[in-house]
Order: sequence, then C-alpha cells, then structure tokens
Amino acid sequence: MWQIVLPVVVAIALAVGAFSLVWSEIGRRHQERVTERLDFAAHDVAQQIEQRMRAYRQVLRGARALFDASDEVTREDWHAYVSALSLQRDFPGIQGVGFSRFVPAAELSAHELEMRSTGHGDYRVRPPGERREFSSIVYLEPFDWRNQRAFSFDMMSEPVRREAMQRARLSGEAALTGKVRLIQETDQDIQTGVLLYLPAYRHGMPLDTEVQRSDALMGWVFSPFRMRDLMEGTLGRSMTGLRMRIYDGEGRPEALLYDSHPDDPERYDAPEHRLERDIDGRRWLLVFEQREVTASELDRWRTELGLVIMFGALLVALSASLGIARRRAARLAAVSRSLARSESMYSTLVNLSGEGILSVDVRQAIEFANPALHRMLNLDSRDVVGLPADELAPDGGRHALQAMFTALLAGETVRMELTLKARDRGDVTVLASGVPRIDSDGRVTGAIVVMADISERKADEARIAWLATHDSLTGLPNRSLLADRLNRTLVAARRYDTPFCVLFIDLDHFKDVNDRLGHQAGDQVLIEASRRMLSCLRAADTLARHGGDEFVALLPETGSVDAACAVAEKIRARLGEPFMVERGDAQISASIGVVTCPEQGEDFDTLLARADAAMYAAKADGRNTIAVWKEQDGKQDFKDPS
Ligand SMILES: Nc1nc2c(ncn2[C@@H]2O[C@H](COP(=O)(O)OP(=O)(O)OP(=O)(O)O)[C@@H](O)[C@H]2O)c(=O)[nH]1
Repeated sequence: MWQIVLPVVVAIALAVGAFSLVWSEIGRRHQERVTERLDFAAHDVAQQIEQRMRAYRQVLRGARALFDASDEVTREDWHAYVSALSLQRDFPGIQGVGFSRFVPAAELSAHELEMRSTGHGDYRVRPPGERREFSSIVYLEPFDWRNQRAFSFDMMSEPVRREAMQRARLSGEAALTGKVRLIQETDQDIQTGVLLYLPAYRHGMPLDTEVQRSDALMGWVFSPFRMRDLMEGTLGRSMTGLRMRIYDGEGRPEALLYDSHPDDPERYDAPEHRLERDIDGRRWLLVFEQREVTASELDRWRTELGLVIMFGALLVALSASLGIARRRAARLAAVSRSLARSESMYSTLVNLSGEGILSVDVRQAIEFANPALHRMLNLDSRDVVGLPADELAPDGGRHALQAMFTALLAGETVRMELTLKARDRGDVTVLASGVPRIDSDGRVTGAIVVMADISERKADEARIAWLATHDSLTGLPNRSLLADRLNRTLVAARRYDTPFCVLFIDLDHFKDVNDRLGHQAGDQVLIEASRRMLSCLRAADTLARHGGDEFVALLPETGSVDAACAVAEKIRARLGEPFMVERGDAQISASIGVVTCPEQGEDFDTLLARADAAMYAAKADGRNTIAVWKEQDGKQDFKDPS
C-alpha cells in the first residue's frame, strides 16, 4: 500500500509546495501589475489634470491681457474674448471666465454708482456689510442664468476664496482656492467647486514687491470650476477600472474635492496609489484605487492558476500511476515467482507421483503422461504423446475408456475401474479418477486423469474371494460354494422339473496313507484323487471337497439313479487305481453314497445328509462300494446298485 501512498503523498506535498510558490509568485506579479497600472494611470491622469489647469491658466492670462492692453475693458470686450474661446468645446468643465473688481471700502459707493449707471439699476455688492476691502464679480461669461447668480458677489467675503485671492494678489501668480460651494450652484446636482484666480494690476504700476502688487491690484480674472464637470471634461468617462479621489490637502473626507465613483463601497484592502500635485498654490492629493480586476487580467490570472492546478494534478496523477505500476509490477513478480514455485512443486509432485497421471485434449489425444504412467504401461513418453487415449486400453476395454473420456469432456468428474494394456506385460487394472480441464471462460479444454494401479489388489481380492469358496489344496469348490451351486440347481430343478443326483464320496482308510507315507504324500493323493474324479464328470458337474477325505459331486444333468450310479462307479474305479507319490505307491478305494432329487430330498441339508448316510451304508457294506439312499415305510433303505 505504501508503494502507492508514499509517492502520492510526496507528489501532493510537492504539488502543494509548487502551488503555493507559484500562487505567491502570481500574487506578487499580479500586485506588481496592479501597482504598475495604478502608477501609470495615476501619473497619466495627474499629467492630464496639470495640462488642463495649465490651459485654464492660459485662458485667464489671455483674459488678463485685455487689461494689460487697456485700462478700460468693457463688458462687450469681455464677452467677445470669452466667446472666442469656445469654452464649451475646447475647455469643458470650466464654468466661465470672469472678472472680479477689487473695491476698497472707500470706493464702494462710487463703484456701485458707476455700475448702476451702466445699466444695472439695482446693483449692490453682495453680501452687504462693513468690510475693509470688497470685490465684486462684474463680468462673468457666458452670462447665463447660472453665472448671473454670481454677479456682484464679493468673493472676498468668503474666507476660502479670500485666501486664494489674497495669494494671487500678493504673488502675481494664479491661485487656486480650496473647496468651495459655488454661488452658481442651485439645489440640484450640487458639485464641489474651486476657483482659479489670476490678479490683474493697473496699467503702468510697479509690481516687483508684494506691497507694490497689492497696491496696484485692479481685480481678478477668474474661473469657477465645478469639480465633476472639470474632471469628466478633462479625463472623459473612461476611468472604469480605477477610482480616483482628489483631496485638497490631506485625505480627509471634508477635504474631498472629487470622487470618480462616489457610490463604490469603501474598501480598505484595495491597492491604491497616492500622488501629490501642486496646483496653483494648493496641494492636491490624488488617490487612485484599483476598482476591479479587468477581464483580461482575470483571464490571465485564471489561466495561470489553471496551469498550476493542472500541473499539480498531473504530478499527482503521474506519481499515483507510477506507484500503481510499481506495485503492479511487484505483485506480478511475486505472482510469477509463486507460479514458478508452484509449477516446480507440481511438476515434482507429478513426476514423483506413484500414480499415473494423464492429460488429454478435447480430441481425446494424449498431451502428457507422467513417468509413473510410463512405468505402469511399460511405455516411453515418445510412444504416448499425441496418441488417441483409447489406444491405452486392450481391444476389449476401449469402450470403457472412451466412455470415461466422453463423460469427462462433457464436464463430469469420473471415478471408475479400467483395464489398460501394458506393453509386453498384459493388462493392468487401474482405478481412474478424472476431472475436466476448464478454462477461464468455462470451456472444457481437456481432462486430467489420475490412475492408480490396482492390479495386485484386484488379484488379492480375487484370491481371497476364491479362497472363500474353494479348497486351497485341491482347488475344488468348498462346502460353501457347493451349497450355493446345489441351491441354484434345486431352483432350476423345481422350475424345469429336472431331477438331478448328488454323490457323497469318502476315501477308505485314508488315514493309513498318511500314516504310512506321511501327510504330504497324503496331500498328493488327495490332489490326484480330485483330478481323477473330475475326469469322470461333465463340465456342468461340480466336484467339491466337503472336508478331509470327503468329496461331493453334484450332477445337475444326471436325473436318474442309474446314471448317477454309473458315474459313481466310474469314480470308484478310477480311485481304485494305484497312486504314485514321492515316497511310494498308495492304494485307496472309495465308498460312495447316491441320492436323487427331488425323489430323495428337496433341500441341501437333506440331500447331503442322505447322501452321507448312503455313503456310510456303503462303508458299512465293506467299503469300496456304492449305496443309494432310499426311504421305505419311513425307514432308510440303502440299495447296492450292483
Ligand atoms: N494328508 C492329509 N490327510 C488328511 C487331510 N484331511 C484329512 N486327512 C486325514 O484323513 C484321515 C481321515 O480319516 P478317517 O476318515 O477318520 O478314516 P479313514 O482312515 O479314512 O477310514 P474310513 O473313512 O473309516 O475308511 C485322517 O487321518 C485325517 O488326518 C488332508 O488334507 N491331508
């Protein structure tokens, strides 16, 4: 697990590290760009404002030149001059160009009289009141309704204006006021105002010192400005991404002259740039603020961020897939090692197995046989591979082998005994256990059969079975097998009404043979006697050793007493012939009892008991003779067949 997790964790850490580095770099660059933009825009705007104010100054200088040329400038002269300036078109923002006459208190009445005499019947300098010095707006062009509101207004009566007027008067230079409310303002669309004054001196007066300039003062050429009109006229309405505020002096709210976006919420984290400019004696503070990220800025920012995220994701994905690939490779290596181990183990097991192992394909052709199978069938591998599997069976056993493989290839498991042929060695009985070979798609691709050689076990079983039913010395059926055969014969006799006979044969004085020649010789006599008796019988007859020197012959096809006695006589005669054994000659005889079925008994015990009784009768009759059992008046009667 760590093979995958570790590289991924490292990759994520690297990606996060790279991300934060690039993020901060992007942030820094973004900040730089904003600062650059602000800086550039601020200087650009400040320059435009300065240029525009210079132009206005120039307008005032032009107007003042009228007084330089002549002491008497008429209203018409003034009108002609200002009209020629095309203020609305070339100097947007300027409210007008005016002239305010300086009137010492001593000259106020004369001034008012003079003005009344020029057509302004109710002319009075406003506001009324006692003052040391007065001023009065006598010309203000264009003389429209708004500017007419300022006519005859004493601007010196108002401290902000007075300060600028005084500054202009003493310096001889243009002087700008602080923040004022223009007289021209109505109740609607009120804007902050400033005024620019340029002093006009009486012709020919010395103007070198402040005192001289103060004494020579005739009035002020001036222009009132509404700040928003002035700035929009100067800068247009293009400042969408920037907010500009102009303060007179420090950046206090009450000193605010202009705000390009007054409805914007206050932002304390926004990047801003401050510039101070000296505008005709007033220190203007220009504060520029980034309003919003521009679309292209945002796009670039998003692209850079996207690239960083993509790079990080790629790094993580790459590491994860590398980790997975490494883990897979390791697992594959482990699997192939384990496969190699198990293949070697299974191949060893298969080769060392004492049982034959056979693999066949779907055509029942042999693909593989292990060494044990080769040994079992006395074959070598070249003889086997490719052979049809049924060729391993002897001619008579092919069908069984084919049936087994048909069942296996149909997907069944099989366990059965089979007979195979071993080269130059006869048949081999095997216990075959087979399973079909099935691939991953569930198709049968062949079969594997394990074969245990059970030939010996089968032989042992057969021998045990034989011993259970036969006499080991003579090889004749024993009493148990005799009983079985006699009972079968009884069933057949009843069904087909076919009589049969039983002979009970006992050797005479056999003990003497043993005593004289020894037990082994006695055995040889017993074996030879059996052979001789068998030679007297038909294939359908059974000769069984009943025990010791007693034998029973079952004659199913011999239905009459006479025929049975004839067989008995043949046996008696054959047994009477001398026996040649290792330790000398032996001479024996036999006493034979005869019974017929169903006449003299209808069950095994009765028949055998009566044959035995007849045999004893023969013994009693002097031995080496035959007696037939017969029941008469409830008594046994033995008849000598001779
Ligand atoms: N060698 C040998 N002797 C056996 C075998 N089975 C039984 N005997 C002997 O067979 C003899 C049978 O004896 P008996 O049936 O009593 O008597 P007999 O000597 O045959 O005399 P009678 O039957 O009266 O004619 C015994 O001595 C047994 O020991 C055997 O398998 N081999």
